[in-house]
Amino acid sequence: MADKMSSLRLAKKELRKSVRQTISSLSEESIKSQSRVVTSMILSLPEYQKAGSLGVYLSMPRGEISTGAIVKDALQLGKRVFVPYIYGKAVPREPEAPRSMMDMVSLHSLEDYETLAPDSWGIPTPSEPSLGGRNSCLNGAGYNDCDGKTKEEGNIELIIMPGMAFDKALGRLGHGKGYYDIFLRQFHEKSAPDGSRHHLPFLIGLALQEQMLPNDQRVPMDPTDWPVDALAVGDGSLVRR
Ligand SMILES: Nc1nc2c(c(=O)[nH]1)N(C=O)[C@@H](CNc1ccc(C(=O)N[C@@H](CCC(=O)O)C(=O)O)cc1)CN2
Ligand SMILES: Nc1ncnc2c1ncn2[C@@H]1O[C@H](COP(=O)(O)OP(=O)(O)OP(=O)(O)O)[C@@H](O)[C@H]1O
Repeated sequence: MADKMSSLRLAKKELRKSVRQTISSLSEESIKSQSRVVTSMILSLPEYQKAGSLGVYLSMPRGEISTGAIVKDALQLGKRVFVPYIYGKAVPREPEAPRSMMDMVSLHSLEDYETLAPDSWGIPTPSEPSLGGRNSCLNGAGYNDCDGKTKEEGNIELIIMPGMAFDKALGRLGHGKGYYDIFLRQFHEKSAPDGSRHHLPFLIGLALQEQMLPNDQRVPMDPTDWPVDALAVGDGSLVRR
């Protein structure tokens, strides 16, 4: 079992490394044009059109499909928009204590979105003092540096997810921190104690063409990994369940 786990971990690490290398040589123009293609696919998806509330990642300056136009569209349409927030980064901890975790917090407006400052990865992120005026999905999962700051609010219907690599069977590989996997588990436990997937939001991954594995290859997946329900790819293809 231990061997199996570590070989899986190694396989994920290798795959991240090779995809990272491929996308590091992509031109800004290619990322921009792939992002335009993916944006128009998302805006015409029924699951997006009918969602009153959604969670969406705010893209890094490089190496990902950019989500700016989706965020703006959603805010303009009056949808409730939630974005990732990482809690617990600065909390001093024991080696075995829980590490940082992700929640999703609400944006108020276009202006709010446009004035977010980038974090150390270049990801636009709500400031800590602004959390008190925001709603969240999990109330920071009870994390001590946020407890009571955000107000927990109902459901999100759709989550637009980043990833390092994806496959045609809707497998997804993240950056290796488990942020999304753990967030989804917590969300699932909260909304569906009976174990059904019924109450989970619809999960859509956004992929640059170069993040899609060839047809016959699969992302190494373990039981804590969540496949997505649909994948919008920069070459204009949509893969869905
Ligand atoms: N735009 C965006 N927002 C996001 C994520 C993401 O992948 N993309 N996340 C998804 O979890 C969470 C943040 N997690 C992240 C974890 C690692 C790295 C990162 O770049 N890590 C390495 C680089 C190695 C690598 O590419 O894996 C580093 O720190 O240098 C970025 C975001 C929440 N918000
Ligand atoms: N549901 C979970 N509960 C506890 N730990 C988890 C869970 N899911 C993942 N982890 C842990 O998180 C770490 C990273 O996992 P993994 O490599 O699958 O992340 P990833 O899929 O790349 O990241 P992400 O979920 O952020 O996209 C691993 O150490 C894993 O054991």
